[in-house]
Amino acid sequence: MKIALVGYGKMGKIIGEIATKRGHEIVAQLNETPTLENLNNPDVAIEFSNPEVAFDNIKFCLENQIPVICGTTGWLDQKPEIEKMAVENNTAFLYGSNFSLGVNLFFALNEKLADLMKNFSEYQVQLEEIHHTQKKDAPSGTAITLAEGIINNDPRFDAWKQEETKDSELGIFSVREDEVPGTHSVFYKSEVDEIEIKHTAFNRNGFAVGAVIAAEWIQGKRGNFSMKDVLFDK
Ligand SMILES: NC(=O)C1=CN([C@@H]2O[C@H](COP(=O)(O)OP(=O)(O)OC[C@H]3O[C@@H](n4cnc5c(N)ncnc54)[C@H](OP(=O)(O)O)[C@@H]3O)[C@@H](O)[C@H]2O)C=CC1
Ligand SMILES: O=C(O)C1=N[C@H](C(=O)O)C[C@H](O)C1
Repeated sequence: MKIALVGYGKMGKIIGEIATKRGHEIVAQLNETPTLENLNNPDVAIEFSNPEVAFDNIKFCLENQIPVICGTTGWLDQKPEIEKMAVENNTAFLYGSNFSLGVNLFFALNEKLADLMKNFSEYQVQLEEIHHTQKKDAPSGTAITLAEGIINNDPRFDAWKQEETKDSELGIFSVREDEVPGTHSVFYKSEVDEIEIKHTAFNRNGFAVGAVIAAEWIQGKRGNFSMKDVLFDK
């Protein structure tokens, strides 16, 4: 498979190494706006750039019928527009706030726990995410997915908010520390005890492997997808 890496920073470089080891050809390594010339006719584009440029990069690829795997976080208010473009252009789009297998299992666990806890109002729920100091967006995309998993399963909540919260809002606390690749926790705290579920990434390899597996999976597909489709819909 011919892969264009749109965004060749910390993630793009690791994805390139893993894709090459799995027998794929890297035809572009871009830290600039994609064009037909610099994309070099790929089968798929893997987009890990930054929140300011992701929308335009994805739009260009989809308009040229290049399927896109996107891991860039912090631009999601524009996702419905992108999903419409994927359908209109008869191509494929897959967004994952986190591509690691461990976090996708953690998402499923979080949803089941939220469903279990919904009738126990003595427990206050909070989320925390810890990332490296170079991260541009807060809260993390993964924390937003976790919050959505709770909101969809516990009728006490209708929105998430950073830090201070009102009753029906779920609080997300963001911490920035040195070189932390990504740590996410969900806390249920009562007067007498606390339940905590936590995922800790030791490095970025899990994210990168998941993105390459998603790129392999999306070949020949049309429409909009998520990692749930890749990992759990056999
Ligand atoms: N979904 C997931 O599993 C994961 C998602 N992420 C997300 O992926 C994104 C990238 O993370 P990371 O690799 O750590 O960030 P980096 O800052 O290391 O890399 C981003 C790269 O994008 C480049 N860039 C700048 N402008 C453009 C443009 N117009 N088109 C293409 N590339 C451009 C930057 O180049 P330059 O430095 O020259 O500006 C930089 O090399 C973030 O949003 C992060 O949150 C990260 C890890 C996992
Ligand atoms: O910026 C990062 O590094 C990461 N971003 C993603 C996010 O915002 O959730 C995924 C991972 O936690 C690393």
